[in-house]
Amino acid sequence: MDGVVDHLADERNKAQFDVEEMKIVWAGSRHVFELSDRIARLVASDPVFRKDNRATLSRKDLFKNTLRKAAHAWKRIIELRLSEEEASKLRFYVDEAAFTDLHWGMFVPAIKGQATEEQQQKWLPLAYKMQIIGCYAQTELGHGSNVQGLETTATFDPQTDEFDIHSPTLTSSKWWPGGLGKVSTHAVVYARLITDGQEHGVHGFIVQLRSLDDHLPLPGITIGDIGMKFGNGAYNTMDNGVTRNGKCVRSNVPRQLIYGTMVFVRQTIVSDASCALSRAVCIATRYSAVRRQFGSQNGGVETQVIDYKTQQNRLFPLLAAAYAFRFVGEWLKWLYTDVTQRLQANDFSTLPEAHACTAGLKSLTTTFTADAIEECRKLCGGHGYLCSSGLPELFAVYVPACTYEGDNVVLLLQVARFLMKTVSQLGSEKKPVGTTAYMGRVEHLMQCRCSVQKAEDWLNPNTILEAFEARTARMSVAVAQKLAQFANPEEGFLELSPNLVEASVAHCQLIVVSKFIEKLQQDIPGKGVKELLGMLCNIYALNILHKHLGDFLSTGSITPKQGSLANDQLRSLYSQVRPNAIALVDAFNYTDHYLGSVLGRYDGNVYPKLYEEAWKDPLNDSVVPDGYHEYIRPLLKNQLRNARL
Ligand SMILES: CCCCCCCCCC/C=C\CCCCCCC/C=C/C(=O)SCCNC(=O)CCNC(=O)[C@H](O)C(C)(C)COP(=O)(O)OP(=O)(O)OC[C@H]1O[C@@H](n2cnc3c(N)ncnc32)[C@H](O)[C@@H]1OP(=O)(O)O
Ligand SMILES: Cc1cc2nc3c(=O)[nH]c(=O)nc-3n(C[C@H](O)[C@H](O)[C@H](O)COP(=O)(O)OP(=O)(O)OC[C@H]3O[C@@H](n4cnc5c(N)ncnc54)[C@H](O)[C@@H]3O)c2cc1C
Repeated sequence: MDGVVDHLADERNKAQFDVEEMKIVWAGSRHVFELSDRIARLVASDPVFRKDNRATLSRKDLFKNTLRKAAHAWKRIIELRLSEEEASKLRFYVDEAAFTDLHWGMFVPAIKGQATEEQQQKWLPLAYKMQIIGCYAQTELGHGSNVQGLETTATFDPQTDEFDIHSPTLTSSKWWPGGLGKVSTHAVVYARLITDGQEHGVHGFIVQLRSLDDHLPLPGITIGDIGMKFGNGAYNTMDNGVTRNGKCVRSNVPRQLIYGTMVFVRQTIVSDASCALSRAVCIATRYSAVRRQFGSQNGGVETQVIDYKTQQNRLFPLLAAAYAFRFVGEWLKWLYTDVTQRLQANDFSTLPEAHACTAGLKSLTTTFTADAIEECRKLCGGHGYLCSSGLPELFAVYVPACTYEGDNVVLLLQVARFLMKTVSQLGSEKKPVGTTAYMGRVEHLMQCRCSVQKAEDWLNPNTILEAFEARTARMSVAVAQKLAQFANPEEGFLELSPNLVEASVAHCQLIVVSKFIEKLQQDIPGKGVKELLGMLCNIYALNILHKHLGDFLSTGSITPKQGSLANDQLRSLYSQVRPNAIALVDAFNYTDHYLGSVLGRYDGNVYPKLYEEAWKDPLNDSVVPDGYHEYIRPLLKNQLRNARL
C-alpha cells in the first residue's frame, strides 16, 4: 500500500483483535500462511495469469488462453521446483477451472485409490510428469446420479486378453467429464464389467482416448465438447466432453473403493466452499463499508451501508459461515485421512460415516455458498451486477458445485439412509459413534428442555449444542416412526423424502456447529482472536436457529420466547462484530488479483476504479458504435421523416 491512500484505514483501525494472528488461524498454520502468501504474490505479479479480460473473450480465445495458463503454470512448477503443496496453491490462486483440475483432482486419485500396484506403476509416473493427461468419465447422457444405471459395458475377451468398452446407445455416451472434450489423452471410464456373459457391476477402466502423436481420437472413439455452459467466461474455460468408445485395459477392486474418489473430491469441495464464500463476503464487506446512502445530518456524510442492521443481518451470518466452513473443512480432511489409513488396513468400519459426512457437508456447504454469493451480489446493489465486481463470474463458476460430484438432494438422501440406520440400531449392541454419538443420548434429547431465560444465555455453547442435538434427534426419530408405518420401507422412503432431507440438513448443521465449538476449545493465541471467533460461532448457530425456527419450535426443542431471545442476542452480536468486520475479511489475506473485484479492492478506492474499468470495455473502443450507419442512422432518418408528416 506504499504511496496509496487507504480508504478503509479508519475501519482497519477499529479492529479489536490481532489480524496477523487471525490470518494464521484462517490459513491453518504459520507454514501454510507463509506459503500461500508467497504463491499468491507470485501469481499476482505474473502477466500470463491476468484474468480481468475473461468476460469479453470468445469461447475459443478463452479456452486457448486457459491452455496457455495451464502450460505456463506447469513450466513455473518445474522451473521453481515447487512442492505438491505449493503447486496446488498455485492452481488455487491462478483461479481458472481447467483440465488440469480433473487430471490432478480425479484421474490421479482414481488410479491411486482403485488401481492395482502393477497398474499404478505403469500409469502414475506418466500422469505425474503429465506425459498423459487424464479425466474422470463416469456420467453419461442418460445417467449421472444413478451410477448403477450406467449403460456403458466393458466386456472381457479372453481371446485377445482385452476389454471391449462399448457405449451401445446415445444415452450411454459419456457426457460431462471435464477435460474429455478437447484435451485428455486418457480417461478412467466407468462401465459395467461383463465376463463370460455375466455382469459384475460398475468398475473403472483406464482407456486411451487420443493418439499421443497427433492428438486424434483413437479408432472407434467419437469425441467432442458438449457446448457452452452457464455464464460468459466462468466454467467455459473447461472443456466438458462427450464420447462413445472402442477398446482398453483392466482393473479389479472392491466396490466400496470405486466410490473412494467421490469421497475424496467431496471432501475437497467442502474446503473449497469456504474459499468461494469468503471471497464473496470479502467483496461485499469492503464495499458495504465504502458505500454510503441516506442519513446525512446537516450536510454531513451519509451512512455507510454496513451500518444498517438489515445489511448486517444479511452479511454477518455469511461472514460467520465462511469461518465455520473453514473449520469443518479442516476436520473433514482429518476424517478423510483417517478413513484412508483404515481402508489401507482393510478396515471398512468408518467408511459409511465418512461417506455420510462428505456427502452431507458437500451438499450443505455448496448450497449455502451458491446462495450466499448471489446474496453478496445483491448486498452490493447495482454495482454487484457488473462483471468488474467479480461476483457474477464467481457465481457462474461456483453454482455447478451444487450438482457435480453428486446432486445436493441426492446426497442428502444418502445422509438420511445413514441417519435412519442409526436410529433403527438405537437400543442394540451397536452404539452410535462419531458424528452420531449424540443419538446415544436420545432418551434425554427427546424430553430435555432448553434452559434459556435471557438473551445472554444463548452465549453458552452447551445450550446451543443441546438445542441443535434435540432438534435433529427429534426430527430423525419422528421421520423414522413415520417410516415404520409403511409396509414397504423403500416406498416409505420415497414418500417421506422431503422430511428425510430436512432431518439430514439439521444433522449436517449440527456437525458444523459442533466442529466450530470444538475449534474454540483449542489453544488460539493472539489478542481478541478467540473472542471474535466465539462471536462468529454464535452468529452462525443463532442465525440457523432463526432461519429454521419452525424446526426448533415444532420439535419443542425451544419455546417461542427463547426463539425471540436468540434474535435479540443476534442483534447484539452484530454490533460487536461491526467494528471488526473489515479486519475479519482482511484475515483471508486475499490479493486484489485473486479477488478480481473493483468493489472488493483492499484500498477501498472503488469509484475511480469503476470508472476506469468501464472505459476498458470493448464497446468503448470507438465513440460511435459499429452498426451506427447500418441500423441507428437509418432509424433516426425515418423518425425525422415521420416527424415531418
Ligand atoms: C498446473 C498443475 C497444477 C498441479 C496441482 C493441481 C491440483 C488441483 C487439485 C484440484 C483438486 C480437486 C479438484 C476437484 C475438481 C472438481 C471438479 C468437479 C468435476 C466434477 C466431477 C463429477 O461430477 S464426477 C461424477 C460424480 N458423480 C456422482 O457423484 C454420482 C452421484 N451418485 C452416487 O454417488 C451414488 O450412486 C449414490 C450415492 C447416489 C448411491 O446410489 P445407490 O444406487 O442408492 O447406491 P449404490 O450405488 O447401490 O450404493 C449402495 C451402498 O454404497 C454406499 N455408498 C454410496 N456411495 C458411497 C461412497 N461414495 N462411499 C462409500 N459408500 C458409498 C451407500 O451408502 C450404500 O450403502 P449401504 O450400506 O448398502 O446402505
Ligand atoms: C460443471 C460440471 C462438471 C462435471 N464434471 C464431471 C466429470 O468430470 N465427470 C463426470 O463423470 N461427471 C461430471 N459431471 C456430471 C455430474 O456429476 C452429474 O451431473 C451429477 O452427478 C448429477 O447427476 P445428473 O446430471 O444425472 O442429475 P439428475 O440425477 O438427472 O438430477 C435431476 C433432478 O432429479 C433429482 N433426483 C435425481 N434422483 C433423485 C432421487 N433418487 N430422489 C429425489 N430426487 C432425485 C435431482 O435432485 C435433480 O433435481 C459434471 C457436471 C457439471 C454440471
